[in-house]
Amino acid sequence: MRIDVVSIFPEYLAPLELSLIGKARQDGILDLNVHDLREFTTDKHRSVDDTPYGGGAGMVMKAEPWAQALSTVAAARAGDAARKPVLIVPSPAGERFTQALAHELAGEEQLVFACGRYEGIDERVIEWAEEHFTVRPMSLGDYVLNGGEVAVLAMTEAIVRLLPGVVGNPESLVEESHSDGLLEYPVYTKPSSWRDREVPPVLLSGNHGKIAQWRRHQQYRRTAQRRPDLLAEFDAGNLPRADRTAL
Ligand SMILES: N#Cc1c(-c2ccc3ccn(Cc4ccncc4)c3c2)n[nH]c1N
Repeated sequence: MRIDVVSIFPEYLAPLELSLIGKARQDGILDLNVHDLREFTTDKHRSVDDTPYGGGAGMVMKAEPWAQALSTVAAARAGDAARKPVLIVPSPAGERFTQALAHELAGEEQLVFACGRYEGIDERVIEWAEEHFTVRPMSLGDYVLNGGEVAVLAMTEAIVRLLPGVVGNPESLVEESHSDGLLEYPVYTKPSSWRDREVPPVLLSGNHGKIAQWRRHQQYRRTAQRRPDLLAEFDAGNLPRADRTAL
């Protein structure tokens, strides 16, 4: 997978050189390229923003530097030239980024992230970009950040960890939160007794059927307590009757 990120703060993306994402880059699984938007300005002040038409507080990111930057990235296309790369524009007004979207995007050959700042990017950039990209305004969540970089860090990690060869044991991707519509079950490790708190005995029983049943019940119980909204989508018919009545 090739990922290109355009930002006025390229150093914000430095954490993508670390840990599993950094190793994916070293292993050739991920080709990550970070571009400084100011490299695509032409004035001596390297201007990337200006005052908003119609008035209002703050500044808006100018269109031309973005068009120059995104045209450069589009020219460095990875994979099938017939398939437009996906341009993800982090925005508080975007579609909600979810685990399902992470899986969908992990199937793409190239992703481009446009990290806005200030009050956002001139809307004409989004319209223009449709010629070269499949444009996806996307939100990390229902709260306000100062720019797109934090969202890109989170989205990149969520997507890249799903690529084959990135996490050591692909099995670990199967039972984590949101992978099956429920939150994950609680986990424990040695010692079995810690500050007078014991590991649930079923986990020490060696009875894999009982352990699986207990874990499923814990997933459902946690989801009902912490994220009832997810249960609205989850097919309760997947849960054995015994677990439902025991909630
Ligand atoms: N993804 C995501 C986001 C953002 C976000 C993303 C990109 C930009 C660029 C500029 N800003 C600042 C701003 C702009 C307009 N309204 C309010 C704040 C951003 C915020 N905020 N909250 C999220 N979940």
